[in-house]
Amino acid sequence: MTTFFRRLNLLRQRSLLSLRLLAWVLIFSLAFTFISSAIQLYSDYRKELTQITARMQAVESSDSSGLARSLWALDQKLLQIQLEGILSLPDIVHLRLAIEPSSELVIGEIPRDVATIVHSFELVHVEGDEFKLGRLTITADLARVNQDMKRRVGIILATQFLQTLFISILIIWIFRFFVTRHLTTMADYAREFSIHNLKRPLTLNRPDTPGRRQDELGQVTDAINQMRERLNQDIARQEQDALEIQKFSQAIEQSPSSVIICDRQWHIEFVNQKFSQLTGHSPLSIIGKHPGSLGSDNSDNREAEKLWKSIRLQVQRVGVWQGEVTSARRNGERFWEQLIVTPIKDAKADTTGFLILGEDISIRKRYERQLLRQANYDILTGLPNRMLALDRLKLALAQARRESTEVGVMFLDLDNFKHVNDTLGHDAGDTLLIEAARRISSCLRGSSTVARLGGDEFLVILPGLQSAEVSSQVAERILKTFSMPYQLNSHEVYVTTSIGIAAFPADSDNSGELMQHADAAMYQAKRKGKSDYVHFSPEMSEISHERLQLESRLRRALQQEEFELFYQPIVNTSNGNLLAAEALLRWNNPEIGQVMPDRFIPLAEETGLITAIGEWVIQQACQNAVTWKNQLGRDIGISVNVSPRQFRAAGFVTSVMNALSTSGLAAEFLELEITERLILDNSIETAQILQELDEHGVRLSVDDFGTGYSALSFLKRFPFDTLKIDKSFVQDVLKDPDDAVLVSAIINMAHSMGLRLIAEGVEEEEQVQFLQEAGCDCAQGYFYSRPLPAIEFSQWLDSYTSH
Ligand SMILES: Nc1nc2c(ncn2[C@@H]2O[C@@H]3COP(=O)(O)O[C@H]4[C@@H](O)[C@H](n5cnc6c(=O)[nH]c(N)nc65)O[C@@H]4COP(=O)(O)O[C@H]3[C@H]2O)c(=O)[nH]1
Repeated sequence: MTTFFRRLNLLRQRSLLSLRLLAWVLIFSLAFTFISSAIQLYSDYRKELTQITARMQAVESSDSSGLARSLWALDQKLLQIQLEGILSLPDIVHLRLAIEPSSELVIGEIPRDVATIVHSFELVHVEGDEFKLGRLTITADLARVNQDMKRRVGIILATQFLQTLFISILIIWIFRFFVTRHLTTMADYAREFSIHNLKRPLTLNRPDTPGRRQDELGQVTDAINQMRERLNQDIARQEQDALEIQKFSQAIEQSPSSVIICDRQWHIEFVNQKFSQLTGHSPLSIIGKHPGSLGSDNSDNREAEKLWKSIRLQVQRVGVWQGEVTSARRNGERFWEQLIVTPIKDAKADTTGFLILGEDISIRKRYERQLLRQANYDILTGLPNRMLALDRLKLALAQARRESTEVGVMFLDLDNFKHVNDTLGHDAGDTLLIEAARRISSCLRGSSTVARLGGDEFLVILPGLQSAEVSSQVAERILKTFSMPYQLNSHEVYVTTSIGIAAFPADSDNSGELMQHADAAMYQAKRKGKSDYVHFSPEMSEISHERLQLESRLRRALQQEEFELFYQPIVNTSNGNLLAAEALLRWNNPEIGQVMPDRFIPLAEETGLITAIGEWVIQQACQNAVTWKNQLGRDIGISVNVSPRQFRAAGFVTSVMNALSTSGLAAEFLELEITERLILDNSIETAQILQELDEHGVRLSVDDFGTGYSALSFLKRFPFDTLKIDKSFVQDVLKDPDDAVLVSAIINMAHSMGLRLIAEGVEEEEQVQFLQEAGCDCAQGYFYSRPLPAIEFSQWLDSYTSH
């Protein structure tokens, strides 16, 4: 029962429209029926009344003359009959005959509470004259008419009600079948409609015909489905937009640049992670603040205000502001930042906010400052470099011209710097340069400038001098400070300097020329025997010019194939058998003739040309070794000198390996001669290169042993195969007993370390005998052969091996 009522209630709720409709249809139908029935009934009623009235008028016209005659004749009986005849007419219930002069005859009864119609007329007898005999009043009652009317009303009401009810139910059923049930479906669909079931379209439970598609329900269904489609599209677009927004927001969040987004009033709305990392400000603590107020204390508030005012103006006018500013972190630390400020515009190009992108450029700024410093100052000594020195010299000259004073320009070069650098290593070389710079500076007064021009060259500018004498005094003071020993790597080393002096205006009024002159004078000082100073004189230009010429010729020498290798044999001391040959470089210049290595190798080292030249030497030597192998029918080793700069140049090991593979010479027949000085720098880099060469099977020898500071035990750390005793010891072994003892000791110790020994500069047979007795393995020197060009060496090989 409960279920039934629930269902009924549901039905009532769901059929609310139908019920209301039914009620309204009923009300309207009934009202209409009633009104139309009432009109009809009223019209019938009027018709009935008219009929009654007509009947009474018919009585008047048909019976009035008969009644008048009966009255004239005083025929009461007939009168009675006539009246009863009238009374028998339908609806006539009462007759009243008033007879002249005062009698009355009444027939019938007037019913109470019933509506009546009364009709009366005169009874006149005409016989010549008119005699008025009486008046008949006829009363008809409306009871029958009313009764009839009531019955008809009942019938009409009943039939109309039933008819209306039936039609209403029919209409409602039709309405429900064709409309409301579909509306219910739509309502259910709309109720269940959500973004999760947007895929299901609305379908009505009716045949899908073109006609139906165009009716109102079809149009509403279509509209709902279109709406669903649009929603689907909007949601898809929204999802896409959301994805993109997410992507953009992630990109901003993870951007390597700091990002600030401000509203139109420049109040911070958003900052990304990078900003927080960079400044230490948490997003919450700065939202709503002005970007210019972050981290600026009272002192720089005004500055920040000024800056942000100009940023605002420029962004308004130009649309972007870009610049480098110093910003402050939360802890007050300042840093350099590159800012780009742009407005954020909406689709209508109205500014909705501002975007501030920042990048920490502190490192770049530091680097720029460093570059600026490097551009003007020497990093090692902190002294002005060549560029700044030249500027200062020009200023000093300008000042001297104005004040008619003199300027002294001094060129200084450390006499044995290269040797110290090679023997004690770069670190010691650097310490020496720093100390030398300090010593030179200590000899000068405030207005003077000391600059490092590069390497071990220094320039001193003495402005505002009254006489050239002052330059000499300063030079003497400098030489004196250089007479003190330097403490380098626990070695006490004496390093002197050579000074060249040029003066303005006596020697030149041009800064470049003055420097050249001072340079030339310095070379002269070196020639004089070092640790001295020399004033420039015009003939010195020549010498300096020559050096420059030599350098420019050397630069072209390799390309013009002016180099040639000479070879000197290395033989077994005990049996005189040929073991190897040492390649010695010669430079045959068409203008200046043959140049010996001692003259051009240092220059090639200085200029860096040694790398390319040395590479050529190794290639050439390897190729010749292969030629001799073919000539002799057995392998012959080849020794090649390697200078320190060449050895340390990038790719040296590769170039050696290339020379071997190109020529086809086995690595064990190539021996690289490295000066003892090179390994004394004790650098990891040198050790690594030696190790690599050894791993490739290349033999390594220490050249000129005894000229450096190394102890034999020091060599243990390196993979050397051979030790070459310098010719200065060998040449004196017969004359100087100390040298003889030293050479014997070197031989013994080297043997105990597993090293092979070669004595250089052997010129006499006695020396050979000494070396044989001392147990020296090999010897090399004029005694066997002078260094020979390749062809002659080949001939020498033939003659030497045949006897
Ligand atoms: N007094 C005397 N001298 C003798 C005797 N036997 C050989 N010599 C000379 O002693 C030098 C030996 O070469 P070094 O000590 O490696 O000394 C070489 C070497 O350090 C360097 N050098 C030569 N060729 C090259 C090269 O291709 N590369 C490099 N980096 N340096 C080279 O130039 C230096 C001088 O070479 P050179 O003038 O050819 O001089 C050679 C040679 O001619 C002798 O019995 N008595």
